[in-house]
Order: sequence, then structure tokens, then C-alpha cells
Amino acid sequence: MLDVKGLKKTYTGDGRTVEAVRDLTFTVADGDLTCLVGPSGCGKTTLLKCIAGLLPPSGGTVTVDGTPVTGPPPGMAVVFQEYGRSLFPWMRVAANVELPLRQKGLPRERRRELVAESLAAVGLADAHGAYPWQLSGGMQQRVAIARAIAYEPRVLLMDEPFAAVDAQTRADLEDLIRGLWQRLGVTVLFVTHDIDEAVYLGQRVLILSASPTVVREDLPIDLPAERDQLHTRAAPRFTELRTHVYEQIQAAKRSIAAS
Ligand SMILES: Nc1ncnc2c1ncn2[C@@H]1O[C@H](COP(=O)(O)OP(=O)(O)OP(=O)(O)O)[C@@H](O)[C@H]1O
Repeated sequence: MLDVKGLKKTYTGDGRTVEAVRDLTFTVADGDLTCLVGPSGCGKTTLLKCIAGLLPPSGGTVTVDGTPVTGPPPGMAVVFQEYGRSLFPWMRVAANVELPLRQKGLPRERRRELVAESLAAVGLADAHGAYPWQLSGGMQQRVAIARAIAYEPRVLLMDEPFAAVDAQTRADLEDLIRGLWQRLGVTVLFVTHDIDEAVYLGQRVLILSASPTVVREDLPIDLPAERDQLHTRAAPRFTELRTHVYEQIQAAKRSIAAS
């Protein structure tokens, strides 16, 4: 579904050149949930922006469902970390969720159905008439997720979507994403700083090197498909996997310190 080949991104300007992504190659199969982790500043956001067609790569290609990405691909939705900036404060919740459906040209009745279904799926059926600023941070992030799933994307990119919410809400949102993914069969690429979150959520974790970035390891997560916050996180295999990812990231950081 998602094919990244030899992707490079170098930022230039103001007399400064930053080689953010050196050579990234990986694929994500249709319906997979893949998490991406790496040291801070290793180019995770740069990579997602290139996949989402929001930033032109300096080299290499991104293909979504066989079509090369040259601008935002039609079947893709993105959820960013900063929910406060991703919702329009002057629009009620339902209008925020409906906006991309209008741009997609869907008829009014279908738009209404999708808005109602997606708000119910994130547990916010009663919030359609509220303004985003009347909701808590976790609820606003749920609205952003509802907007993404209402669009019925084939690919969902998430860039540290839970970084700004409290630990309890974060655990609820993680379970929400796994539940939606299992139900909707959407392909998910999920970027996170949080090693435990990556192992808990993913079927697979891609560990990136420090910038200039390459894939350091492609790790299958062989935990059972049914996961829950208490038992999965207490399982010995979970601890082994998180320790392994942690060691890889520490090694990636040491390799920058040594270079
Ligand atoms: N617009 C830009 N112009 C110049 N350099 C940039 C720009 N955006 C990012 N960079 C540089 O590219 C590198 C990768 O940044 P990026 O934000 O993609 O990393 P990240 O892994 O998402 O970071 P973090 O984990 O801290 O969120 C960094 O060195 C950053 O300074």
C-alpha cells in the first residue's frame, strides 16, 4: 500500500544545509499497523510530510497504492500532534469533521451519516454541537481522529498524536486506535517518541537511525492481536521487545555522539 524507496530530504536555505533523511526504504502492506520510532530530530516528521505529499523529497520515491505521490494523495488522512491547531475554533465539532467530506464532494445525507458514525466511534456522539475550545485536550484529539476516519481513508498517518495528552487519556486513545484499525482495516503509519506505545500498538516497529536517517531495524511485534493495557504491558515478551527497542535507540544516539 505504501512504498518508500531511497527517500532523501535535505533542507537548504539561509546558508544552511541539513541532511534530514539520507536513504529510507520500506513498505507497509495494505491493512498493516506500523509504528516508527527513532531518536529526537531523526526526521520522523519530515518523512511523514513527504509521504503525505506536503513536502517534496530531494530524492527517491513514495508510492501509495501504486500511484507516485506528487501532492496530498486522495485516500490519505493525517492526524498531527497539535490538536489545538488542527481544528478550526470558529466551527462546531460536527462542521470540523464534515469539512473534508465537503471537499470530497459527498452528498449532504452521506456527510451527516459519516459525521455521526465517526463521532460515535470516538465516544463523542454528544459533542457535535460544541466548539473545540469547549472540549478537553483529549476530546479535541478524538475530534481530530473522528475527522480523519470520517474521510474513510485507505491510509492513516499519525504524527505523535497523543504526545500532548495525559497518560490516562493516552492509554484510552491507544486502545481506540487499535480498535478502529481492527474494525476499519485501514493502513496505519504511526510515529511516536514513546517506545512502550510503539510496541503496544504496532504489528511491527521500524526503528530509525539518528539523522541523516536510514532504517536501523524492522522489528515484527509478535504479541497477540488482542491487547490490553494491563496484561499486554505486563507480559514478559512486551518487556523484552521494549528493552530491545530502547537499546537500539540508545545505540543510534551513541552513533551520533561518536561521529
Ligand atoms: N523546515 C526546515 N528547515 C530546515 N531544517 C529542518 C526543517 N524541518 C526540519 N528540519 C531539520 O531536519 C531534521 C529532522 O527534523 P524532523 O522534525 O523531521 O525530526 P523528528 O524526528 O520529527 O523530530 P522530533 O522527534 O524532535 O519531533 C532536524 O535536524 C531539523 O532541524
